Amino acid sequence: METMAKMWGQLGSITATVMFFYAMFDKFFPPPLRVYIRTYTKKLTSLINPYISIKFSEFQGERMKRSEAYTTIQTYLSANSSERSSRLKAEVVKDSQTPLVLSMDDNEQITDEFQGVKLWWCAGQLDVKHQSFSVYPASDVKCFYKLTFHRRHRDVVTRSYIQHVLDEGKAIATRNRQLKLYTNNPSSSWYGWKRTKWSHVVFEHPASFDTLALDPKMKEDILKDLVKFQKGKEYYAKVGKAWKRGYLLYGPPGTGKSTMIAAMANFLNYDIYDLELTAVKENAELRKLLIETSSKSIVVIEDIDCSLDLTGQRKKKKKDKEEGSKGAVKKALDEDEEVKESKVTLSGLLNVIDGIWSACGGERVIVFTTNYVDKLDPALIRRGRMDKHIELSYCCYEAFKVLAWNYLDVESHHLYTRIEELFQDTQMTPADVAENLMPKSVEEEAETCLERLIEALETAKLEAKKKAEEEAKKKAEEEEEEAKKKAGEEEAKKKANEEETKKKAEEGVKENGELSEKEKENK
Ligand SMILES: Nc1ncnc2c1ncn2[C@@H]1O[C@H](COP(=O)(O)OP(=O)(O)OP(=O)(O)O)[C@@H](O)[C@H]1O
Ligand SMILES: [Mg+2]
Repeated sequence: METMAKMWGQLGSITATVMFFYAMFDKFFPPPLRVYIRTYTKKLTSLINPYISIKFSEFQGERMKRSEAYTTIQTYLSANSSERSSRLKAEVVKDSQTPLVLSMDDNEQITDEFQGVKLWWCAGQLDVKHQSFSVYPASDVKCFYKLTFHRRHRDVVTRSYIQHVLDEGKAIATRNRQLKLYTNNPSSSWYGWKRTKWSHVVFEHPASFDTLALDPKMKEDILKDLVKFQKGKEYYAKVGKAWKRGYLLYGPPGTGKSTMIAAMANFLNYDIYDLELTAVKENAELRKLLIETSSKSIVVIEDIDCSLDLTGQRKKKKKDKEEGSKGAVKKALDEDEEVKESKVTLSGLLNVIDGIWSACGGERVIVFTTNYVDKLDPALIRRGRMDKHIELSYCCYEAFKVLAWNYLDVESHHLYTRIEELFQDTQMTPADVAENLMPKSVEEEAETCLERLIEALETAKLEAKKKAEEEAKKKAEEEEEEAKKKAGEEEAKKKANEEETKKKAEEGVKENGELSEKEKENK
């Protein structure tokens, strides 16, 4: 079959030569006759050649833009050809996990199969001579891929196969790409030569759901939710909902909110857009920033309570400023000035979220984090905006076991029983547990680290007990004070009442005396 395809390929080249020959004859034949000859030549060759070819060129359009289809096909063929092809070429591909990507060499051919249909891909090059000057520099060599198949499979190829190649190619590119962490630039640097709203670095956080210390049930629930979202394109389309999902992560500092965002990005293979709201001057800027985020991304707003004037945090800053030293005052003043400049409002943020949710392409996750969930405006975190609320709290025994495995490679130990007991009534954040478990030198044994943790847990337990006792004592004192105050008030009230009654009684006696005097006079 391959030989046949080659044969027909050669026949195609002969046909091209014949066509060229006829073109030369353009000079000798009058136009009506030329059209007639060309039409019948094409019909004749297609009668003989049962194979159809489709060419995908590397560059397209007047500006010679690199064709997206060509790049996607290249990715698809790279994944499928490196094992099957004997002649390969290596290329450095930007933003790919593997710096060297192997693809089929020029004039090399590979066979592909789809729904029982056999197809041939061939890579080729064309030398192009530029006769005119262009402002868009273009290479003299134009690469292309040629797809050949039997004409009886035309429908399968044009309706399904090409789409399959493009989808697969995109999926492979997504799997292989390097994740990026974006941060928003202040609007003063949006214009001019650089013109970027977001700056990025390669995202290489090692966090994963395996290393995240969480209650196993909770972890499973979150993973299921993420998978459902990622595979939910059809579902979201069916229910008429934009393909977006909002998560609210809340809990005390050091409980793994930021770590979970990194784990989410690695799990979903999404880029992260870390949105610093205090650097955004107004709602319109916020909208522009969010519109520029790509799909397959997580937009993160950390410490949402401190980013907006929702909770009085700004007032706190002002207070700090008043209390601080001279240098600190200047810094706080500057900061305050910046915050004052930001006119992003809650309603603006809500509008942008809802607008962006429904207006631009899907597959976006938005994550808010906060230490104080109670302080947030219910409008901001209602379901539909923040679909899933995840509480990250103090470390439990199950979470400790994950951390011990991560940090010490220990699955079980005789000290675990004591640690389990301590975790039942002691609160310690995973960050503190991790810090205690981390060996302080290369020689330090796992047992020493576990003992350090036990000591820290016991201290924390004692401190918590002491604190609880102090609070109870304080509360009792306050209650006693209150009771005394109440008793004093009641005593004073009672006294006042008694005096009132006495006064009234005296006035009554006096009135009676006056009355009897008058009666006497009348008589
Ligand atoms: N659940 C966890 N699993 C694994 N490591 C954790 C977890 N929680 C905290 N850590 C460790 O503690 C460090 C601090 O955690 P992280 O920054 O995620 O906390 P956070 O909740 O975002 O805190 P903050 O509210 O102050 O931003 C991390 O570098 C990580 O190593
Ligand atoms: Mg954090």
